[in-house]
Amino acid sequence: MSATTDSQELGSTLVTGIGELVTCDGSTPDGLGLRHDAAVVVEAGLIAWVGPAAQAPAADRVVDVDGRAVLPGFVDSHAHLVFAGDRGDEFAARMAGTPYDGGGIGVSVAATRAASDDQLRALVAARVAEMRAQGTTTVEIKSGYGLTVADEARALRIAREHTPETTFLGAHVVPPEHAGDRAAYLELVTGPMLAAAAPHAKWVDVFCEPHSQHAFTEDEARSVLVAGRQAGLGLRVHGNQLGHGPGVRLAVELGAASVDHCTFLSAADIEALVGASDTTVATLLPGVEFSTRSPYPDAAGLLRAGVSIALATDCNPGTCYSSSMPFVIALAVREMGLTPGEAVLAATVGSAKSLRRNDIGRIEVGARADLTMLDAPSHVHLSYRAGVPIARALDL
Ligand SMILES: N=CN[C@@H](CCC(=O)O)C(=O)O
Ligand SMILES: [Zn+2]
Repeated sequence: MSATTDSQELGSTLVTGIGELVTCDGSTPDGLGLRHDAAVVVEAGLIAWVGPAAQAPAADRVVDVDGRAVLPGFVDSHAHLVFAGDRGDEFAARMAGTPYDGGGIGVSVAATRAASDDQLRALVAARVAEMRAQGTTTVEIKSGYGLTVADEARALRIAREHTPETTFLGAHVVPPEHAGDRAAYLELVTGPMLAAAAPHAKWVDVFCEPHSQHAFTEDEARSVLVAGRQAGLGLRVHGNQLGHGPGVRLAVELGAASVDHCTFLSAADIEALVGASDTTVATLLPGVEFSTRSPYPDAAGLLRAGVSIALATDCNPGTCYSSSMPFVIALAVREMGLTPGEAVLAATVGSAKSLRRNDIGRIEVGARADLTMLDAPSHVHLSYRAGVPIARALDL
């Protein structure tokens, strides 16, 4: 979703006048690698130089950001953007006390199947643009509202137009036409649907949730993940969202790159995540707790224990129709105990780790030139000025 094509024709660009450069390069004990009065040179879509503005080399073009803060573009590592229809009524009912159980996913599946390719393509493009306008430069996009061979492949083809981080989520829920025969649906998902999806996907994901009759049990989820791995896909898991359950355990057992939600964690889950911190990231989605009125997980406690964490939006029509990483960062600070700096790290380098990427989420020589600028002097303002649109991706 980066806009670097034009810049590659422009030669080098010097971004200077940076009041606070948040490199997230690990060069300071807090990991933030803050630099003041800094400059960055960008060339051919990559970061070519980072240092004090006074020592910056000459470049073909100069962009002076006038004392603003510059960060790595946000990495939104969990989003369901390929859908049609609206579930505002479901949200309103939830705020009046109706609990979330995943049943509304079927409403989005019906609307998505009914949409034309052009309609779906336009909806996804608008959501990606909305993200970029709020500072996100990499997004992971899942299928999961098609749930037929053709509709899942279509969703992934459209997602691929925006990102290499595409995820096959045929095991989102059992669709209505298979309600009486879960085994047949699982055969479809792990057979022909996976075969049609795999050429367009980097990842496979599953909604492993014993507290929803629509989602998948531990054994069912394992069969989906193992089949995905055999097809060459990396593993991601929706786990521990609606209550305690096997999602985290399964993700760690199979070496998944990420287990997402982690709203309800036992001591054993945390221990497993600590042991797997090089491999499996706990991706926290506080917009979901906000939109489902659920308890927030203790992100600060997870960090202290030694768990690798990430933050993402989970932008979707059911549990969080927000595309805003700044909103997520503000929630993580206010409700989950992270410092403003820890939240920025989780939304950049932490999310990049959950996608097994080291070329994004940090500002250092050789990384992608994905920069986000704040209309503010410091990253603290992302949570301090919650709800104010201060972040935007830089078009260099
Ligand atoms: N939990 C499963 N999937 C989505 C919600 C999908 C929906 O309700 O449409 C999530 O991550 O929360
Ligand atoms: Zn999700």
